[in-house]
Amino acid sequence: MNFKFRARSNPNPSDRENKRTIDLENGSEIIYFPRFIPYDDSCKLLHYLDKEIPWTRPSIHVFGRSCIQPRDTCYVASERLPELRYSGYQPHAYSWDDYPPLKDLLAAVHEALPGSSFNSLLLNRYKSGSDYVAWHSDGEKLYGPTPEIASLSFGCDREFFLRKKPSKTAKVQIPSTSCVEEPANKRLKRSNQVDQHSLTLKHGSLLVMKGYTQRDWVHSVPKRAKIEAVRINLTFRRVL
Ligand SMILES: O=C(O)CCC(=O)C(=O)O
Ligand SMILES: [Fe+2]
Repeated sequence: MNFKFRARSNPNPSDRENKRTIDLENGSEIIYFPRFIPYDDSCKLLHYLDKEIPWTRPSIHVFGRSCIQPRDTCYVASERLPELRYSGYQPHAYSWDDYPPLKDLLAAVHEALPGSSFNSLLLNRYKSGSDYVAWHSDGEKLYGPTPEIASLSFGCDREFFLRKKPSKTAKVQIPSTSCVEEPANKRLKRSNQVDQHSLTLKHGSLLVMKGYTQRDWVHSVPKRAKIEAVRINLTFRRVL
């Protein structure tokens, strides 16, 4: 694809500053920039990513069961990093050089988050509201104890839920990435207000999870029966 466009973050300072910080306490925090990438650039990126990324829908294993991951995925990483493996699946690592707009996005995210230095990117494509990501945390050892994860969204709005992990004594196991759909709404209603948060992730938005968010919280993007449109999400991570 002849793609001359250069991805860039929003040049309008008031849009960049219009961010929301949620202190999840005990060293966990999320930051949400609703208009991180300008609207027209976000539309071009959505089209580019939809057409050019080599999407796959792999089989994964959770609690001894094999199932098809309920969304498309792709992985891009710098050379010679330890390999990512989750739920029994080891994705092939594509090169940043093959996808110049992803390099531009990486630079834009680095500029917005001083001190960050991401070297890998997990991409997700939700073809419609039947695709989802179940409750999980991204606490793989190769990201270290306090990974910063920067998540860009393009396409239709989807809800993002966060829920505090049960205390260790509760002995409830939550997989790193699950294919078992849980009734996210019901779970949220039962738990304490401060132990749950929800955000609508918008076209061109950036969400950052920091500190102990992966250790102490789980997150999900639940199914939405009425949604027919595509959403693409990019999560930048640092493999140590
Ligand atoms: O699609 C999203 O917003 C979340 C994706 C996610 O949690 C992940 O890739 O680990
Ligand atoms: Fe995640």
